[in-house]
Amino acid sequence: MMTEPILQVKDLSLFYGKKQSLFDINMDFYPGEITALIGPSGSGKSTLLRSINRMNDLVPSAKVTGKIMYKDGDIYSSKTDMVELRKEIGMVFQQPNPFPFSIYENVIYGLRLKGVKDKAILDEAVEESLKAANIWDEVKDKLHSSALGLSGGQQQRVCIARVLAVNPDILLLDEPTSALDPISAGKIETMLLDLKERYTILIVTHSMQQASRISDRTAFFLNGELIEYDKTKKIFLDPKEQSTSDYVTGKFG
Ligand SMILES: Nc1ncnc2c1ncn2[C@@H]1O[C@H](COP(=O)(O)OP(=O)(O)OP(=O)(O)O)[C@@H](O)[C@H]1O
Repeated sequence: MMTEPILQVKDLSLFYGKKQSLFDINMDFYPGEITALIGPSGSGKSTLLRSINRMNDLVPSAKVTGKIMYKDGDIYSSKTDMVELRKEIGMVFQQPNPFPFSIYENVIYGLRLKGVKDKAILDEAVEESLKAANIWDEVKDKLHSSALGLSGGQQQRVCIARVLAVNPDILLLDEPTSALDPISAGKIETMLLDLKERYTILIVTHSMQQASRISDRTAFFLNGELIEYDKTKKIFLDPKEQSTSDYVTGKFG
């Protein structure tokens, strides 16, 4: 049986003022898979990612045409509950952005916003989310210390735990390891591979090694167009387009 896509981008174009940054993108994303978005700087990868949880709404000049179907509805419909959407579609950025609170308070931030007060529920969410983010053992004895005292790699995993604590369906990761050392990056890659059964994961990366190590599908973008989107093996070993081949083999970037 074919798996149904969880998210469908249909004829999506995006303009920042007069400048068009995405051209008629069509893509399906599947549950239980990691999709890597690759392409040179300025090709539109982050713009697409930020369209999926409507982060671009924060840019006054941004205008979107087309649809993003999720759970039988268009994310761009006026009926979309933005708080709910951003809970179901969580986002992690390049620079870790913990709040200046304890590790514990960072992880339960979203649950507090939802009004959860029961300490047993909060304690359990903290332990589960930090375990899922592959950082529990490193922080379990200092949950009430400031998250700002952690290393960059640890902060990033706490930020991922913060997203996981509200139980999203989809994780959007915008170059989550590019500011980290290779060991920290490796821990995040291991974590993503462990998480993918339960989530749909989209990751923007400049690392071809990372895309080929962890993703099931890869999408190659150039100048705001989706040039090729296929199983990762196909993109790296036998791409259809010459520009894909040139990019993945490092001829330009
Ligand atoms: N807030 C914005 N206002 C105006 N133009 C923008 C804005 N954000 C992005 N752009 C433009 O949209 C195009 C696509 O940018 P985007 O950041 O999506 O590319 P990218 O592939 O993610 O690049 P990088 O790998 O450098 O992050 C670029 O030309 C960029 O200058």
